[in-house]
Amino acid sequence: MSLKKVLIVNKSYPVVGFGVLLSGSKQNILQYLDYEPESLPEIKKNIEGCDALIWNTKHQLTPEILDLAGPQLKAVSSMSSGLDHIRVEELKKRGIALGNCPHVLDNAVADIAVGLLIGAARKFKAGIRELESGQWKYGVQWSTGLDIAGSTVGIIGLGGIGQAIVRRLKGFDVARFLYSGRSDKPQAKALGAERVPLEHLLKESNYVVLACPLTNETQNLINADTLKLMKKNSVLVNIGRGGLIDQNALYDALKGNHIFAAGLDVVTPEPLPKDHPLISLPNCFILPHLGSATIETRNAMASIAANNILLALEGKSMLFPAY
Ligand SMILES: O=CC(=O)O
Repeated sequence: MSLKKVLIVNKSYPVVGFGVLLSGSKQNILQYLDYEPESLPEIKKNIEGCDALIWNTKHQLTPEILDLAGPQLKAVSSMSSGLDHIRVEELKKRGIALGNCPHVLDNAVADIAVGLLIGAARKFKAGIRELESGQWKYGVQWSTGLDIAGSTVGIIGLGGIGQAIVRRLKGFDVARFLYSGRSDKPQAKALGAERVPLEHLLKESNYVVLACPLTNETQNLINADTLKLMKKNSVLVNIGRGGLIDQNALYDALKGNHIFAAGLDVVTPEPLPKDHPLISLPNCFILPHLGSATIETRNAMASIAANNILLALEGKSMLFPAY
C-alpha cells in the first residue's frame, strides 16, 4: 500500500482504533485533531491531501470540505451509527466509500433509553433537585410517578436499538409493544411488537420512544400537532437525534403538563447551553448524549471505524458500508 494520510477528527480517539489503523500498514500517516466546537477552521486547514477521514464531529461533512480535501479522498467512516452529519448523497456521487458503526452500540444505547424512561416516569430530576436543595418532603403523594408494568410502549424505529429496548422492557411486565416505521420488521413477531401507523402509536402509548435516524422525513416528527395526540400521562423518550423533536413545542407540552415528562439523551444543539429553557423544567430529564458512552462500546466503534478505513484503502468493501 502506498503512503496514505488518514485524518482522525475525534476527541480522545480510543487507542484500539490507532492500533487497528497501524496494523493495516506501517505506512499510514495519521493526523489527529481534537473534536471541539471551534475546530472547524483547523479541520479545514489540515484536510488537504487526505486519503481518508474518520469523521466524528458535529460539523457537517459538506461539498466545500470535500473540495478542500481534494480528489484523492477515497474513504470516510463515521464513528457513529447515525450519518446525519454527513452528506451521504454527495459522497456517493463523488465515488467516496462511506461507512458507519451500527449494531455494536445497540445494547449500550438501549440501556440509556430504559434509564431515561424510568428516570422520567419516576421523577428522578425533580426528586434530585429537591434532595439537593433540602426540600425532600415526606408524604404519600410526594414525588409519585408512573408505572411501567401494564403500560403500552410505542417504539418509533424498530431497528437494532429499538429491538434491544423491547428486549429489556419485556422484564418490566409491559402489556403491549407497538412500533412504527418505514417497513415491517421480521423480528417484531418474536418480540411481540405490533406495527401500527404513527398516529395510532402516539394515541395509544404510555411511553413513546424515538429510536429512529434523523432524516428529511423524520425532522421534527414530534411537534405541536403530534404532541397533541399523546396521552396526558405519557412519557416521551429520545435516544435518536435532537432534530426529531421540535423543542419549542416540547417545552410548551411539558410546561403545560400536556404530557407527563420527557427523557432525552439527544438535544439541539449539543452541548445544550446551561440556560436552555428545557433544562429549567423539572419534568424534562436530560442526559448529555451518553448513549454509546461505555468503554467497551466506544472501543468497538473506534475499531470498526478504523477497519472501515483500512479495508476501503485496500480497495475492499467496508465492514459497514453506507451504500
Ligand atoms: O449517537 C450516536 C450514534 O449515532 O452513534
